[in-house]
Amino acid sequence: MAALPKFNPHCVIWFGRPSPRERDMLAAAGWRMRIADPARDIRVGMRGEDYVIGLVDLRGGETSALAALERLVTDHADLPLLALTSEDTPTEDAGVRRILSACGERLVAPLNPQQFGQALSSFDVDGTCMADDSGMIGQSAPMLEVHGILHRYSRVDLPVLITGETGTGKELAARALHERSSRHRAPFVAVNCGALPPSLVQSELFGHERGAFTGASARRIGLFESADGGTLFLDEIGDLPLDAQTNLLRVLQEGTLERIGNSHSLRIDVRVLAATHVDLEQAVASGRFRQDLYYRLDVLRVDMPPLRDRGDDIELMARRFLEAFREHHAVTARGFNAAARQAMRAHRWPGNVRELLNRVRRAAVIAEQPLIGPAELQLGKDDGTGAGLDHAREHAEREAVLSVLRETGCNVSASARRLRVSRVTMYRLCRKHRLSLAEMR
Ligand SMILES: Nc1ncnc2c1ncn2[C@@H]1O[C@H](COP(=O)(O)OP(=O)(O)OP(=O)(O)O)[C@@H](O)[C@H]1O
Repeated sequence: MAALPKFNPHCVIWFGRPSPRERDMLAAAGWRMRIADPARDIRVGMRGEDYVIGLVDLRGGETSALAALERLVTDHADLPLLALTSEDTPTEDAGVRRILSACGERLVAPLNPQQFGQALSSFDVDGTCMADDSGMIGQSAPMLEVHGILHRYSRVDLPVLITGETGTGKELAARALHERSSRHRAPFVAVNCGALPPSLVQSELFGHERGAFTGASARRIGLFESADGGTLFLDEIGDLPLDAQTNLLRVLQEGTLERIGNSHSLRIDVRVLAATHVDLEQAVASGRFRQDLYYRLDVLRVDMPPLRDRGDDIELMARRFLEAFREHHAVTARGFNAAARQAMRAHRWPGNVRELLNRVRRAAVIAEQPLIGPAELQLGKDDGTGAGLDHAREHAEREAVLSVLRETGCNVSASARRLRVSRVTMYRLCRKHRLSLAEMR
C-alpha cells in the first residue's frame, strides 16, 4: 500500500454503498469510514483536526441518486472528492460529467488496494488533487476518458499503441500504464527510435556480443534485456528501420531475442508500449512499416487528445506548472490575469502540453507583476480581445479548410473550387495550418 497522507485521524465519507471488501481495504489502510446516503445525509466536513475525503460512488447510476450527488458536490465545493465509477456508470450524462469534473480523481471499480491508497494520498493538504504518480494532470471529459482507458489497459499485459500529436503526453501515458500495472516494481525503459542512429538500432535494442562488429569491444546488454520483467516504451516507432522491425516482431511473437553475434535465443518478458505521431497505416501503405508488426502493436490503442480540446484543463495545468516552477525559483508571478486565461483558451496549442509548459515557465521568469498577462505568455495583445478574435478567425479558417479537404477526400482542385480560392492558395493554406495532405489521404 502506498504511503498514506500525514493527516490524522483521516476519514472517508462514502456516498453510496461500499462492498465488504472495500470496507476491509480502507480499514487495512488505516482509514476510518462513514457511509452516507447522499439523498439524506449530506452534512459533512472537517471535525476538529480530522482529514476528510468524500468518495462519490457513481456505480449503478440511478437518476435520483445522481441528482442528490450533484447537489452534494455543488454544496461541498471545499470537500476533497474522489469519484468511483463502474462500467455501467453513464459517463456521457451531463450530470455525471459535472460530478466527475468536480472530483479531483476518478477510480474505476473493481478497486485495487494499491491504486486506492495512491488516490487517497494524492490529495494535498488543501484537499486539492494534484496528479497521479505519473504526473498526469487533467479532469476534462477527454482526459477522464484517457484515465479510464489507461486504468483498463494497465490490468492486461498486451502491447498498447499510443497515438497523438506531439507534446500531448504520450510518454507520460506510457509511464502511467507501467506504474499502474503489476510490473511497476520492474524497470520502465523509454527509447526514442527516431533518435537512434540507424546503424546502432539493432545493437541498442537487442544487445551485442564482444567482437560482433567493428567497434564492439565488449558485450552489451540491449534495452529489451534491461527492461526484463518490466515495460519497454518505443517512442516514434514509425522511425524504426525495417530490419529492426523484423526482430521486434519476433520478440512480440515468440518472446525471445538474440544478441547480435550470438545465435542463442534468450527468453524475455517485456511489455511493449509504442507511440507515434505519424499515421502508421499510411506508413504501412507506403511500405515503410511492416503490416504484421502494425497489427501486433495496435492491439490496444490510446489516442491522446490535443490540448485545445481539453477545455478547463489548460488553465488547471498552467496553474500547476506555475506552482511547480515557483517551488524552485524565486519569481514574482503567482497567477494569470483574465486576459491571459482568455488567450490560453483561444490559442490552438500546436505543441500541446509541452508548449504550455514552456510558455508558462518563460512567462514566470519575465513577468514583473504578480499576475501573468498574454504578453508574457507571448499570446497576443494584453487586452485579450484582439488575441481572442485573431485566434477565432484562424480557428474558423483552419476548420473550413479541414472540413472541405475531408469532404473531397483531399482533392486539392475540388477543395479549391468549393472554397473559391486558387489551387496555389489551397496549398498555402494547408502549409499555414500544418495540414499534411499526404498524411490525411
Ligand atoms: N496531462 C499532463 N499533465 C502534466 N504534464 C504533462 C501532461 N501531458 C504532458 N505533460 C508534460 O508535457 C511534456 C511533453 O509530454 P510527453 O513527452 O509525454 O509528450 P509526447 O506526446 O510523448 O511528445 P512527443 O510526441 O514529442 O514525443 C512533458 O514535460 C510532460 O511531463
